[in-house]
Amino acid sequence: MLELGRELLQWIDEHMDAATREQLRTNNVTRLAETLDPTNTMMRILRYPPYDPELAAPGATRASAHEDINLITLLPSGSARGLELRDHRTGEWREVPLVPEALIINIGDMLEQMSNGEYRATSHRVVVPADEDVSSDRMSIPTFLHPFSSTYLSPKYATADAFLTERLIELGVLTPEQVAEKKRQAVAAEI
Ligand SMILES: O=C(O)CCC(=O)C(=O)O
Ligand SMILES: [Fe+2]
Repeated sequence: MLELGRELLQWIDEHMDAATREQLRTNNVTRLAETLDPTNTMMRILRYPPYDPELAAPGATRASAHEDINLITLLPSGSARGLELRDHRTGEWREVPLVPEALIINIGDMLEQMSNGEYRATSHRVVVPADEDVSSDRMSIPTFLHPFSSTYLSPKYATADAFLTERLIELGVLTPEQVAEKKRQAVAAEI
């Protein structure tokens, strides 16, 4: 997955808007693929449990609408239908066809930042399709490719870490107090 991720990032790099690439170069990003950090990158094994048919109806949400907070996500087809993407031109939700052994590539927020909006982050969600039984489960195994924490993203975000921290506070995963405490500890460790 890492090798494939590197190749895709290299491809994106080669086809990126020239001015954006230049901006990345002047901020020490010589190649997009070189920003890929294997220790920050994670593969997740997800199981969406069956719903109780008394409590949920077809159409029920399994993962609400979001964008991934990373460069790109490599998402092999799940074990069942249900993944949907939002068409950013019309706002419409579209089902991703379930093709066995296919690989879906989602663009994440960090690539949107690094490409100056040329690559838009993919809004996606997981539902129980309207014509399917809620009492079956669903598995999927995404790999989230992340850059090194110190990677420059954009004029607004000097580092990937600054961007991630802001998103995690927004999501309520971290409090501003926890972030301040982490910074204090990092400074103390340097002394
Ligand atoms: O289960 C899926 O197909 C998508 C999972 C997902 O979007 C995520 O974990 O961020
Ligand atoms: Fe996602």
